[in-house]
Amino acid sequence: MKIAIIGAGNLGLAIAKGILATNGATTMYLTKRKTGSIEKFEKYGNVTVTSNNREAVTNADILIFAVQPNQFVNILEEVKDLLTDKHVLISTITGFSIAQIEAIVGEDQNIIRSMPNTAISVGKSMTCICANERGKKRIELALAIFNRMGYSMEIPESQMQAATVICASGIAFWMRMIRATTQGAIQLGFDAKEAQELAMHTCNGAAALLIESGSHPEAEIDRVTTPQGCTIQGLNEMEHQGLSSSLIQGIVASYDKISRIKEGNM
Ligand SMILES: NC(=O)C1=CN([C@@H]2O[C@H](COP(=O)(O)OP(=O)(O)OC[C@H]3O[C@@H](n4cnc5c(N)ncnc54)[C@H](OP(=O)(O)O)[C@@H]3O)[C@@H](O)[C@H]2O)C=CC1
Ligand SMILES: O=C(O)[C@@H]1CCC=N1
Repeated sequence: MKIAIIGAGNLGLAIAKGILATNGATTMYLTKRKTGSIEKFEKYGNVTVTSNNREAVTNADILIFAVQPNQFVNILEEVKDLLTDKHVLISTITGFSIAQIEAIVGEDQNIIRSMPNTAISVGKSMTCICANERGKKRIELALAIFNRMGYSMEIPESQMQAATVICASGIAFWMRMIRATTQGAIQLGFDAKEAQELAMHTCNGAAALLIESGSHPEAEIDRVTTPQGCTIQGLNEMEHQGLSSSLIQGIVASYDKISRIKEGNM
């Protein structure tokens, strides 16, 4: 596959690393205006780093756009005359609808919206995807690309905003929980490095238990909570302090913020 990543910033580079680690591209173009920080990627023989978006679009089939929302319109205007049926446009731009993309490049383009997260760089992204009418015949291709770098799911476009919060912002939410657990472990006597190892591997194990067993979180909690034991004591105290409630409220606040950004009412 010939892939161009237009906007090789935080997310674009995470995607590039994930694709390179799985040998997912025959050639790859990485673009940004100031290329100095990413020139090292040319050490991979099949990668070209450039600030020329038109060159990247001409030489690639799969175009992954990972720029900030306010940069996206100008870039689509800059390259739209180069687009052909070979191109699949994959937008990761938060809050930018398929209809808005079609309004610039036309409905006759293969357009896919995708919401990965930065764990894509280590092959562990939860990525949600939807497509326009024309792009639906390419959705299997997009799912295959993102399945190489984690787990992907096709969803209706109406759920993309919620998926942004749960999957993309979710990385930050889970990081903070791992960090808080680490701080607790330090207070209980572990040094900082050991404490983080305990926290992150326990988190990894909890997720793997659910993924591999298919069980419900409360069923797994029941297996850990000895009657009158320390786990239920700690868990109930966390709930008295509002653990579940604060997480749910944070998720809804994040969702509402995207709505305000979309309305231009920051
Ligand atoms: N970060 C995340 O975890 C996630 C982000 N997203 C979405 O992905 C998008 C990118 O986010 P993020 O990676 O954090 O943002 P960054 O600001 O890190 O990356 C954007 C990149 O675009 C480049 N850029 C700007 N203008 C152009 C241009 N004209 N041509 C080519 N490249 C350009 C910038 O480099 P330069 O200034 O040198 O041109 C920069 O490296 C956003 O829309 C965000 O909502 C979605 C899911 C997760
Ligand atoms: O924080 C943000 O707005 C972007 C979208 C999801 C992740 N980063």
